[in-house]
Amino acid sequence: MRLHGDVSDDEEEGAVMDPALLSPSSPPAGAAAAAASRLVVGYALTKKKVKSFLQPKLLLLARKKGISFISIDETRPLSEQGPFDIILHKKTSKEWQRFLEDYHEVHPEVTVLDPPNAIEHLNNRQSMLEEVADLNLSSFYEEVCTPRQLVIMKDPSSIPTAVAMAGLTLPLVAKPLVVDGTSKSHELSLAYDEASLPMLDPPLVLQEFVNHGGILFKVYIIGEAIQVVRRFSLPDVNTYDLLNNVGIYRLPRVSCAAASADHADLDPRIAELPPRPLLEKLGRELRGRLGLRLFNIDMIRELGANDRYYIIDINYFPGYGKMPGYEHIFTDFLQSLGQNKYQRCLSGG
Ligand SMILES: Nc1ncnc2c1ncn2[C@@H]1O[C@H](COP(=O)(O)OP(=O)(O)OP(=O)(O)O)[C@@H](O)[C@H]1O
Ligand SMILES: O=P(O)(O)O[C@H]1[C@H](O)[C@@H](O)[C@H](OP(=O)(O)O)[C@@H](OP(=O)(O)O)[C@H]1O
Ligand SMILES: [Mg+2]
Ligand SMILES: [Mg+2]
Repeated sequence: MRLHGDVSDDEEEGAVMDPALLSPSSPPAGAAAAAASRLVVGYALTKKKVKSFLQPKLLLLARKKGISFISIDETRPLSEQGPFDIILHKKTSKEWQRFLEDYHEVHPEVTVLDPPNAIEHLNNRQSMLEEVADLNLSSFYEEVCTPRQLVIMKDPSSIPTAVAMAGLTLPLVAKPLVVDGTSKSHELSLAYDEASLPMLDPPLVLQEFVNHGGILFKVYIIGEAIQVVRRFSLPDVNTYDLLNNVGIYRLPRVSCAAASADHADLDPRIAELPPRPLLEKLGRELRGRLGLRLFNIDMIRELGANDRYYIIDINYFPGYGKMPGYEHIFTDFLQSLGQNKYQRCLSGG
């Protein structure tokens, strides 16, 4: 929590915002306490992310709560900017990581959301699910696991043998190994038969397809807050499909925000959300193990095995702009970080 004077908000090029929301504001009369509790959040995000995340409704609420967002200029030393209470970022370059880590060593009082080395874990589809595989969340009631998967680094001609040796069952979802925020890293395909596997383009992860009634649960985590939505997903694959389809099918961006299934008329057994206690335990465990506070989890429930959940994807700083009520949850979260810091300061910790 900063005790310096007013800091103006800033706008990133290309973002669609009401300039009134970004101009310097003077605190309303009698709001001395609020002025003292201003929170300065520096952000280093792609233009696309700025547009989807820093929406006017978020900026308006943030301003009311004394939170300012300032765009970080990555070409200038961080210590010459701000000063910041919190740095929010989603950039994958090694230079940025080093830049931020060096700054944080000198300014440990600044909260970095989140540590670059922890985020790195989610930039690879093998390491992202490792922590889940180690979790022991299965109980008498539910089971939480990950689909069986195999990493192929190179040599597409070796894929059929590797798949057979690993005992993976077709169809397989082929996903680029590295997730770096580019649209290429979201180019997935479905492989129906062994003979077509050499047509795939490593490095990739081959994941067993799990039938789940065509509905996916997107579980958003913001600190301790959890929000879950339903999205349409890939349809189930039956034996007929398997026998009659050959080749590799490029998948469109399934389960994107436009595929919301929250208001769809669904079979209640498929639509039923994962139990809240399970999501809370999962969120808590993953937050701790991954060392992250901002991420989402893609979960599916196996068709015919009502209580077996598969985690198929985890995303760092996902599209929160499409999460209902994100502006309240996110600003509350930022304020709670500020308050914790303020209390630590008061107690000399
Ligand atoms: N193993 C699987 N079994 C069944 N469906 C799957 C599986 N893996 C992925 N899918 C489907 O494909 C979609 C995209 O897969 P995934 O979430 O791994 O890709 P992504 O590009 O990382 O997505 P995001 O936009 O969430 O980052 C999922 O939302 C789900 O609908
Ligand atoms: O909003 P949903 O449908 O959940 O999909 C998100 C993806 O899961 C994220 O991976 C996207 O962020 P990146 O493009 O930075 O990876 C994210 O991009 P965005 O935040 O720019 O909208 C979304 O595409
Ligand atoms: Mg996903
Ligand atoms: Mg993903």
